[in-house]
Amino acid sequence: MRFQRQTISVEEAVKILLSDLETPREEQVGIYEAAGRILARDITATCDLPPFDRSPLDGFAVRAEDTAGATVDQPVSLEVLETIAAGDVPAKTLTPGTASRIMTGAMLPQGANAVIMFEQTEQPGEWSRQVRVKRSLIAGENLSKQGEEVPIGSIVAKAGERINAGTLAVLATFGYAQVPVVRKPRVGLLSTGPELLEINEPMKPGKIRNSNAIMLAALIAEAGGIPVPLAGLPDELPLVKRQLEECLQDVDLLVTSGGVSVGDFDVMAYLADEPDVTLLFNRVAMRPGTPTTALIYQNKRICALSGNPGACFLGAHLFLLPLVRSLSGERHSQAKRIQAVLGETYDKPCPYPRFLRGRLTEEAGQLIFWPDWNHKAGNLCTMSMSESFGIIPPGGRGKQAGELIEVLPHTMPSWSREG
Ligand SMILES: Nc1nc2c(c(=O)[nH]1)N[C@H]1C(S)=C(S)[C@@H](COP(=O)(O)OP(=O)(O)OC[C@H]3O[C@@H](n4cnc5c(N)ncnc54)[C@H](O)[C@@H]3O)O[C@H]1N2
Ligand code: MOO
Ligand SMILES: [Mg+2]
Repeated sequence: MRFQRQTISVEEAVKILLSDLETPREEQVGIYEAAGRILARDITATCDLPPFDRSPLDGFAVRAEDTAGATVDQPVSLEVLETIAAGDVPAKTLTPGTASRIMTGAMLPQGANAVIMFEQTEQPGEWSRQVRVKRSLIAGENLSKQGEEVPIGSIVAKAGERINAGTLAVLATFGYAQVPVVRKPRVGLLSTGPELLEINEPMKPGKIRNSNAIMLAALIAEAGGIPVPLAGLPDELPLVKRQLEECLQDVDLLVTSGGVSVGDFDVMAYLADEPDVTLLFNRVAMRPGTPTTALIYQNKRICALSGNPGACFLGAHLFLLPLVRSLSGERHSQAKRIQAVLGETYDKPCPYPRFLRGRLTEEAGQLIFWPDWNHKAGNLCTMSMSESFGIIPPGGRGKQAGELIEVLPHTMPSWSREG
């Protein structure tokens, strides 16, 4: 199977990888630790919102019928019963001819059915018990009614949503000091290849430093997983299997980089031939990263990405991150493709869709995709500038500048901010 591989599309590969996943487990965290986590359950309103009829203005709570005929020239005089601050419970019930001074957010007194703002009234003196209303009101004017925003029992946030600042405000409003979230998946991280040096090691002939591991760890954490760095794999298959068995016990999913092609030491490719390993796929119609592989071993998924840094980066976005997001309980795990105009011609033919790293700009309402100057699979320095993948369709002669292409944004575009 190492040499005879069946090629499947990116879409098919993602579907296979994400099918029949275990239901994510739930845990409770304090609300101050909940930002960015995924809600494990629907959240319901534990009270009406607003919880009581209240004033949206600083002014006077009145009975609308008492203000009939009031104008600037002929104001209606009402007796002021009390002052109600936000947080107070009103002591007096309005009777005909009376009003209460009321502040924004304060509970409406019994008998009131409208509020008039200070600017539309006058008081003969600062401490006067009289107010002159200069406009007539209709019943219900300027009131926030109990439950008008959300009645008790309504669903206010859904399972599978990522908790953002707005969600936290909702949770706080309804008293959720503890929040039910999905347990973060632990993602084991393994690099293959005896050429790899640690980041702090000096360069040696024939060797390179491991750049994929830290890049993958950052992406895993961003997608809501816990990266668990593991020791590199040995060369011999029985030893590899024994090490994997140990590693897999402690993680929900394993990602490896390198060793998926047809080289003599491409150990992940050999693994696919083992009888107790289920091969999900080992050749995807895409460039870079054609030999990207996925396996199931010991009931756990192994996402075996290509070692080439660019292919590893792309494979992580296309396969690993949707998997991590799904295991994190996120409902929408895949990035959405959008359309943009290609900024400069790319005319290299390719039998498979080619994913170019690059950026989107916006000019006069039109999105334009600009490929990075260097996006070969083995090149890594322009990865830091990549915010989107522009997809050049297979066959033909690539695409000319000005033609529409599909784009897969993966990072907040820098043009969306100014200053
Ligand atoms: N005869 C063929 N050879 C190759 C084919 C092919 O179809 N036939 N495919 C090529 C393609 S396409 C790719 S992509 C690579 C895939 O290689 P592997 O996934 O097996 O990865 P390695 O061989 O381990 O390494 C490839 C490359 O990347 C460097 N590397 C590996 N790990 C890291 C790391 N953690 N950090 C930074 N760089 C890393 C490694 O040194 C190699 O240069 O196979 C082609 N060959
Ligand atoms: O599939 Mo490979 O195109 O060199 O990354
Ligand atoms: Mg290889």
